[in-house]
Amino acid sequence: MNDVVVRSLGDDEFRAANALFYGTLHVTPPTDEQWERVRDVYQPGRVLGAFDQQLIGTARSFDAELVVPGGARVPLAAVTGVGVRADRTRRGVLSALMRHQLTDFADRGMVAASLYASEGEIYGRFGYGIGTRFRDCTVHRHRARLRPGVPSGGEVELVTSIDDMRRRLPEVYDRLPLRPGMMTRGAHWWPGLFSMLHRQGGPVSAVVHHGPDGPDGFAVYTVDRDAGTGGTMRLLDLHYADASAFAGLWRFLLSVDLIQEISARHRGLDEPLELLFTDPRACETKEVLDESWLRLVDVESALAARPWRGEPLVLDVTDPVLPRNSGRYRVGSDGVRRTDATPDAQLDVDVLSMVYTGAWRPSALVAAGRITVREPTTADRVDELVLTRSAPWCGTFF
Ligand SMILES: CC(=O)SCCNC(=O)CCNC(=O)[C@H](O)C(C)(C)COP(=O)(O)OP(=O)(O)OC[C@H]1O[C@@H](n2cnc3c(N)ncnc32)[C@H](O)[C@@H]1OP(=O)(O)O
Repeated sequence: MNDVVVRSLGDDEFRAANALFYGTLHVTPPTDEQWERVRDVYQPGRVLGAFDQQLIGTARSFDAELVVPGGARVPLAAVTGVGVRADRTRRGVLSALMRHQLTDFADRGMVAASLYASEGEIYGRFGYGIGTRFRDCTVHRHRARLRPGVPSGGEVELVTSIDDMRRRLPEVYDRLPLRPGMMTRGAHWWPGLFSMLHRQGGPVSAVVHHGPDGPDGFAVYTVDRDAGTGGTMRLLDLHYADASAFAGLWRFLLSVDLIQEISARHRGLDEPLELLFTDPRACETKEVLDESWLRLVDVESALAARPWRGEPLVLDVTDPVLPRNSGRYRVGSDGVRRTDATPDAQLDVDVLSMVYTGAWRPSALVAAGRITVREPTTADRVDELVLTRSAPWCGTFF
């Protein structure tokens, strides 16, 4: 693609990039009023445009931190707003944007990048692998009786104005202990949520949960009313510090009148929702899907940021887009370093991301032909190496 130029856009070009992106999603772009609410999601210096005679493609990112297994936080570039005009697709425009963006991330010292993919075939070629997965479930409210022994939780406080949510929810989120796979939410993320809440067209409610040490969880929901059978509560966001806040929030949600079922989307795979109920089938899993796609931008720093278990192994990593990552890494409980030793396992950088978070067992990736091992027994050793306590979950859509 010799005739396409990729460059960083100025603030006065953000709206055109936004309109182009919405067009690629077949969505009406924001009105002037809506744009005022959402413009701050565009972080200056992080918006790319691809041009031939005019703007034909865009991709943006914003800065955050990713929590990795073990609890450390690493610099994360959260990628979104990716689109190429329908009359310019399949000519390498996205590829040019991705190469430019990843090189920029590496130059700026980002350790990882992540995104939510519109389709599953797009991003693997650029080194992104499925880093977290979610499930969508429906809770049948009248069957969902809490078991004796479920924590009683604390007090809940209803917040019904979006302006109040704007003040309260970021404060609560910042207090929560984040689990592996989660990310921080900064000034370039929250406006996207509140803009979406404004666009709901009906009432939006939030509840803040108060535990012994203050606010320790929140939930945001809307209700689709159906006068005949009772409405459907749509849970848009729910985060909590501990089991008591989790149970307290669900105790409240189940107590709301005129609701038949609660649709809880994008929840972590090992969140023990059905275990709260006398009838575990009161919680019905509808779908399990890829959530965030992770890209290790600085492989050595990423590997060093999380703990590993057991005997060291040598991983031979291939990264065609950021070749400085390609090479062999000795990884074990005693640390991480580059090496020339014979590799125990060979894998591409997208597969390394899938293993890194604990979202996938390496032996499953060996079985699928995505990891090549020196000996059959190595697969079990790689499983032991990456073992994590919980399934990673992002829980922050962008
Ligand atoms: C993080 C986010 O923002 S997710 C939102 C992504 N945006 C959208 O889904 C909006 C609609 N789609 C689009 O705008 C475009 O089709 C894009 C951005 C997905 C792809 O842009 P393009 O410029 O067509 O991609 P490009 O030509 O660089 O393709 C690179 C390779 O990926 C493949 N590819 C690109 N898009 C797709 C797709 N949707 N499905 C399957 N393969 C794809 C191409 O065939 C090509 O393969 P090749 O290297 O083997 O020839």
